[in-house]
Amino acid sequence: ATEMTLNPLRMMLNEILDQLKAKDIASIFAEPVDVKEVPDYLDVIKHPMDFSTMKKKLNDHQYSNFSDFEADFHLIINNCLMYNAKDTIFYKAAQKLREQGGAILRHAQRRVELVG
Ligand SMILES: CCOC(=O)c1ccc2c(c1)NC(=O)[C@@H](C)N2
Repeated sequence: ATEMTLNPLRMMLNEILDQLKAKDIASIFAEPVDVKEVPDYLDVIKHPMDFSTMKKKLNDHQYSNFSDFEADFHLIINNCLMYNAKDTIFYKAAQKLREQGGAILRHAQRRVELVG
């Protein structure tokens, strides 16, 4: 498949992205927030991010290291915590994804270091 590449970092980041996406069971982080549904979203959130955009960046070789990849994951979380009120399903889902994703990224960081 085209997914298999000679670049071990890109292979690993693809695996990690799949693990993170699997935690988003409601798929609320899967695609860009629909501005037709949420008209003021871009007034509040200056740097939208979602998993499909991360996948595109990954395949376009836009992540040259682990921390750039990790920064976009935290952007997804922080945008959601900023835009949504604390008592919303969205806010709570972001807190949960931050915990679950944090564990995945901590384990991955060590593996990426091994790849060198
Ligand atoms: C069909 C209506 O969809 C939404 O209103 C909506 C859909 C997805 C969303 C979102 C809103 N807000 C967010 O902050 C991110 C996490 N995801």
